[in-house]
Amino acid sequence: MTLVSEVRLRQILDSRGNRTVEADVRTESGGFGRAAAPSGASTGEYEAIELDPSEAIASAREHAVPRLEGKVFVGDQRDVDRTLRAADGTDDFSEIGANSAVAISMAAAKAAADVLGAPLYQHLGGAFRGEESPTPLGNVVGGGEHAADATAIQEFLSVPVGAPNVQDAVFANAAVHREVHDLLADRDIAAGKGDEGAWAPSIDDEEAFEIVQAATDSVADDFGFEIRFGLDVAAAEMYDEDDEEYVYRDTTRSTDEQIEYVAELVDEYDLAYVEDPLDEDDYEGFAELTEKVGDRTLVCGDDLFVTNVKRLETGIEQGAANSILVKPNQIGTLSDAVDAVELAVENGYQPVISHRSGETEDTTIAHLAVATGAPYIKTGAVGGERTAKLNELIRIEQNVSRL
Ligand SMILES: C=C(OP(=O)(O)O)C(=O)O
Ligand SMILES: [Mg+2]
Repeated sequence: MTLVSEVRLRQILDSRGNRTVEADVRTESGGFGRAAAPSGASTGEYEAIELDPSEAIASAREHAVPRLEGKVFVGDQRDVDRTLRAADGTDDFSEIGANSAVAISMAAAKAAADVLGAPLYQHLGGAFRGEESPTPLGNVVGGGEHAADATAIQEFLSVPVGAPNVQDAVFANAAVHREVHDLLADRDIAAGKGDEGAWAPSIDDEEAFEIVQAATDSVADDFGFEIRFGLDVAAAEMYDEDDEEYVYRDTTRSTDEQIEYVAELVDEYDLAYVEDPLDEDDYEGFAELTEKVGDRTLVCGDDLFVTNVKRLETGIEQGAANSILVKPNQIGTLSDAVDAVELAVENGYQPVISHRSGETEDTTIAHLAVATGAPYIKTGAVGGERTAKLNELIRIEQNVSRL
């Protein structure tokens, strides 16, 4: 094993044009890893804290870097991450910033993989990982916090459940994205793109359902395998706490009505996946919906769980959801993210590894998904910062199958 010899931090741009933290980690034996923090727009209230990048960098340089350089073995990821937590000294990384923490954590993992001469997924997951690729969930239409004047539901996601391999799945999602554009054009609906590259037309959710259904059906016919679709409702963003109702474009729904509405959508559109259908504090509502439809769709907690094992434990006790979204920057380190995946799997919850709406070219989550054997990854359908991860999955698949 080799010690961390140097940690360098800098500000770079993310896909929204905002500044974010990038970390370089070098080892005494000459290993090198580089990683950058992503950033959310529809962030959960209970996420680890992202600081202004310049503050995060200054604080990490003062508190974390001296504890790592010359002191921690780079291949001991748990020790790297424990050291980051100890240097921070808070529960939510509010001292050094989850953006500094996650960039260093991921860069250290890459440096360790470099030292080993192994791909990152193998360093993180072990010699026997790589046979299974995750199914990509591709965002094709969206609004909410990711685009102004578009759908109320944040994400309509293509789910190529029948794809024989990850390459066909990735190509199918891109084809659905293209088909959605053509169907919008047929209706004379102009559409720009939201933060994740999904089309962001000024239409109501009902019309979006029609279009996405038609697009997935048509591409499924062309590709010859089943493509379903799913949603990230991001309901915490539409929940009005004072009036205790969910606010859509032209209507509002009480919690009971919201549960009924989402359950009806699951059956009407045979949805494969529903993320954050209820507010981030509503474990009970999640449990009720899971009871109703959890046998036929994934009910996934993103803002509900925020990749936090304590919140996931509460969910497991109450039967809330049957799936968890895993975003390393929501919790701050790779070790914490892997803990969340393992607890989920032990309890029959399906982990979905995920990007953020603000991304970089970093591909760590593609490797994390393969390393943990996660059945799904959510990382967009098009756009350079999204295809960076999707293309990496294609390369990993080819590497493993020696095509
Ligand atoms: C990826 C998402 O968006 P953000 O990064 O804005 O939280 C999400 O809500 O799942
Ligand atoms: Mg979400």
